[in-house]
Amino acid sequence: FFAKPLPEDRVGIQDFVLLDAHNSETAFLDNLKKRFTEDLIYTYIGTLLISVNPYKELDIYTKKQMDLYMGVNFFELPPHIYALADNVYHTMLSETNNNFILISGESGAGKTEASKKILQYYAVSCPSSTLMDTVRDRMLMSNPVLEAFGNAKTMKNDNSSRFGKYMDIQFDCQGDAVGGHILSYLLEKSRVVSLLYIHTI
Ligand SMILES: Nc1ncnc2c1ncn2[C@@H]1O[C@H](COP(=O)(O)OP(=O)(O)OP(=O)(O)O)[C@@H](O)[C@H]1O
Repeated sequence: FFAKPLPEDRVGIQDFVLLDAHNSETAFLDNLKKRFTEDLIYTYIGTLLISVNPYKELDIYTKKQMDLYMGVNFFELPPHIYALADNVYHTMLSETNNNFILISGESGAGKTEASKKILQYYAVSCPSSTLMDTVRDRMLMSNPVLEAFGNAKTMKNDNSSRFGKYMDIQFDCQGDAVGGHILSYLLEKSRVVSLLYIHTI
């Protein structure tokens, strides 16, 4: 007699809070691996989102997916960067308070791509006005220029940011975007690349 495997056996658990062996690193990694094998790159730890770089295009960033996550309770749908972006936006509006998303990870982990997905989500989901369109276009379209000057190919990432970016989007009380900033910071020496200077006699 073989019991029919539960879907969880195949796709893992979508929130680490629900993992039985919650203090086992092996169980943690095993769960991530199971999900990654099924192209499920996002997993929650409560309200924290873990993302594993798929290094391939996944069909999860479509307009249809964005519509699906708009205004939906955080835990109602499978983990997604859109759920996080949406939740932060609505928390900001309901609490009338500043909110932030901190993206952290090693080089090549997918931080820059994640920040772009968030901006794209806001560009589609936030109320639209001419001003909003201008803010959205400037935030999104300045990226290639910043990357042209500020990114370089490294051993770990073909398009590695050589500086950190602090982005803020300002919303009015209706939730319309009215402005934004992109500031560079964390220009650490370890992030600067230069050609090796070879001494010749
Ligand atoms: N969600 C994703 N879907 C598909 N490919 C991705 C995704 N995230 C990252 N990648 C791929 O991985 C590459 C590296 O990602 P990214 O530049 O975002 O890393 P990073 O964490 O910002 O690295 P660094 O700290 O070196 O700047 C991208 O150029 C892209 O090819």
